[in-house]
Amino acid sequence: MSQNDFYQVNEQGHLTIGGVDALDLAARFQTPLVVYDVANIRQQFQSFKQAFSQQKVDYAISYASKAFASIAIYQVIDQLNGHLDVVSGGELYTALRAGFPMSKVSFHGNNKSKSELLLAVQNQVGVIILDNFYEIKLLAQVLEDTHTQINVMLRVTPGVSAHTHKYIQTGQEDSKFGFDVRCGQAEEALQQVLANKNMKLIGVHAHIGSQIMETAGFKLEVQKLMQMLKQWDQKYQYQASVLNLGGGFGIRYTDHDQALQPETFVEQIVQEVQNCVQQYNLKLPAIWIEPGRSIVGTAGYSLYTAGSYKKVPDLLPYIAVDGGMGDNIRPALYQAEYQALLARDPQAQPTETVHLAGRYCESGDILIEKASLPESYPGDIVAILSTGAYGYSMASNYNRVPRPAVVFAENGHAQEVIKRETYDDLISHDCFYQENEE
Ligand SMILES: Cc1ncc(COP(=O)(O)O)c(C=O)c1O
Ligand SMILES: N[C@@H](CCCC[NH3+])C(=O)O
Repeated sequence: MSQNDFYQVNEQGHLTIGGVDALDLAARFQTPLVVYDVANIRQQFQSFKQAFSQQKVDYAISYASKAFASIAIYQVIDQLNGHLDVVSGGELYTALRAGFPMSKVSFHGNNKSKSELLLAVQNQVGVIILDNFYEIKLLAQVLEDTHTQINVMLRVTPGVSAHTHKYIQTGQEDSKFGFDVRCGQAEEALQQVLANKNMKLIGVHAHIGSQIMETAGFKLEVQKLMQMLKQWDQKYQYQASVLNLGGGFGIRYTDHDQALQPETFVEQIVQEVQNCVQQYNLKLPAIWIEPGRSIVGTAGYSLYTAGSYKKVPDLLPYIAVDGGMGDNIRPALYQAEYQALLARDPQAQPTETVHLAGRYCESGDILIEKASLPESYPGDIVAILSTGAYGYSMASNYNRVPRPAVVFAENGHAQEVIKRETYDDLISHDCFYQENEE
């Protein structure tokens, strides 16, 4: 087997994923298909872990499961002794059904409902990350009604703008998430939580954005949070046990991306926290991070079958595949860029530039504009790399197209972990309309 650092190839020259030939995967499970190389997931997670262990600090790595949520991935994260970040009753329920230890679950969200909070409280999740004043009231009510106590953190917006697409920036002041620090809302939230005997404030949280390719934003985030904590120490004698810095660590989607290693992010973040702790004379908190994309992104591959080919003189041809924006909305939503190859010969030299189009009734459903591909034919299996994060998890049934199956491949074995939807699944929640006759 030969490999470059982006994908692996077997003796037949075919793409392999987790040691399984991608052509066999496509034949066995049909396309469109999402395949994860599970060893890659484990390796990414371990890299973060090792980096923290080397720094000799107390830490937790909480997988942000919005990137890809399923029972199987929750099992893998549990095997790796990870924590889990969930953002909805649905993700929380999936974690429960996966048998994930609730004490390691962080519950996020900018508009958690009372019933979601109740589910979290009844199952004693590790921490609820409070996002707004309305939620403080709701949770206070739930805790009072159930005579329960729970750990909380405050999510704050420290006023840091990450250099990334504006739809995936979150740490700036003008954001729907969290308590603003500068205008005093974070401090007001602190007072409310400290006054509530049922809430145990274990620390603070911030998340500055996603797909971040440099460390400067994280360092600034640390500085701003630690300045805030210094004031809270002086004014309220409050010291945080946990500093949760969120996720956002960028990955490589194409050969043009220069992604930093997990070690680099971790080293620089820990260093900055240690500097601030010394400067402000605070105790060193445990450092938590919430990587999502960087755990599952590069491990994921989307396999499609090429179909129609359209060529107008003087314009680039369109090659359409059997999936598209329904299983990967990111190109349409964020102009996200990806790289494609032919599974039968990933190393073949590209000979043409084409638009790789999806099958959905939307002109914007182009998976890759100006993709460089070798000559291809209908029936060829096209693989798009690095689709493991925010692909399947953001999938829809637009045009009533069933969502693809998801397969985990590891050590030469492949196993379906989410079944392909059927047409019957699609109509399973439909009801016939009973017209009322006056
Ligand atoms: C609070 C929070 N934590 C973690 C993440 C995960 O981000 P990423 O997948 O970029 O690591 C997100 C999403 O951006 C988030 O909103
Ligand atoms: N869905 C986004 C990331 C959102 C992160 C959630 N806070 C993406 O695909 O890049």
